[in-house]
Amino acid sequence: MLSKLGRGGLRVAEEVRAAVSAGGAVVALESTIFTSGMPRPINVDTALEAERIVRSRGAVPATVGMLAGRLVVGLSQAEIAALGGDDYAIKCSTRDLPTAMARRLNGGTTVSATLVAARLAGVPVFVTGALAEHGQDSMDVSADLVQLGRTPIMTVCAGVKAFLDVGRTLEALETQGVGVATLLLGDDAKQPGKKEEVEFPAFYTPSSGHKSPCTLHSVAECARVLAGVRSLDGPGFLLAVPIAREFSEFSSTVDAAIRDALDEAGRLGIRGRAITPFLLDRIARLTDGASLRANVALVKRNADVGAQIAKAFSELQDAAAATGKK
Ligand SMILES: O=c1[nH]cc([C@@H]2O[C@H](COP(=O)(O)O)[C@@H](O)[C@H]2O)c(=O)[nH]1
Repeated sequence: MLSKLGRGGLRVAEEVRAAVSAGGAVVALESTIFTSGMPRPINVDTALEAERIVRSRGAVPATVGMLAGRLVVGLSQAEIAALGGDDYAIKCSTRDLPTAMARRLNGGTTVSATLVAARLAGVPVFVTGALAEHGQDSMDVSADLVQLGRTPIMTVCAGVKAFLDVGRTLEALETQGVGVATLLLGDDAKQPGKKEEVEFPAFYTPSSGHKSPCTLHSVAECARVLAGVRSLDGPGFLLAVPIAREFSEFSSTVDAAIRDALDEAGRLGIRGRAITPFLLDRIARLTDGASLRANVALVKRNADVGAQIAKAFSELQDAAAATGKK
């Protein structure tokens, strides 16, 4: 696998390489979220904190990014800090990988580009904030959705950003063969009748008006699903972890800010790769920073859940190997 990118194209940190080959718990993390999704210095603080949370669960973090044209799986803390402070770092989606390599650029990798890298390095779990989506009346279908269909990895996120069309996004994922589920943990899992009624979350809010195709109720169940994803070696799986209940007041008031930000983007003609960073920034201003606090909290929560799944998956593989030897 690794040789596909040639000697110079990919760098996998030694710790990550060793954990992957030992079947240990490893979690990939993206970098666009801290190169263009959050202001400084909270961007780097959040990235480093997510890594710390992954480690606290006994898993190895593998933050992915583009450094001088090399796709790195397992940036060092100093490299995360440098990339998060780099004014010239590009937003690197799958399509940008070859040109960024040829031009030896630095970049934050999006969900789609991080999935490409995680697959090359053999990492089975990937954590992000929220997924990009499908446009309402345009062909603006994020590469995130297509790459999920090509990569047998479990992506843990807080659902789909509520900026565009959640329903079309779910349809596009179905077309790509991507399994989609919402994970209910703790008090949420215990609610009577919840099983049938669970909505797919939409980033800042636990509900989107669209029913979740499936509901999972424990980390162990997620690990068993991941085992199926890996053995089929086909499309990936999207696991949504709803934003924590402590943000429910914010969740119920954020819609107006999203609408205003979208209107402003429309008036200013902002499109393509610039739109997500623009909207995140505008919504944070319109909510006096509440959306940023929510974003930071959900990234940390996703890192925590993703690390637990990676750990449970690794233990499942060990148990299967031990049974196979008997
Ligand atoms: O809350 C966030 N969601 C998503 C992103 C990033 O935006 C990318 C999608 O960009 P676009 O909408 O241009 O496809 C995602 O892959 C992810 O890296 C982000 O920074 N912050």
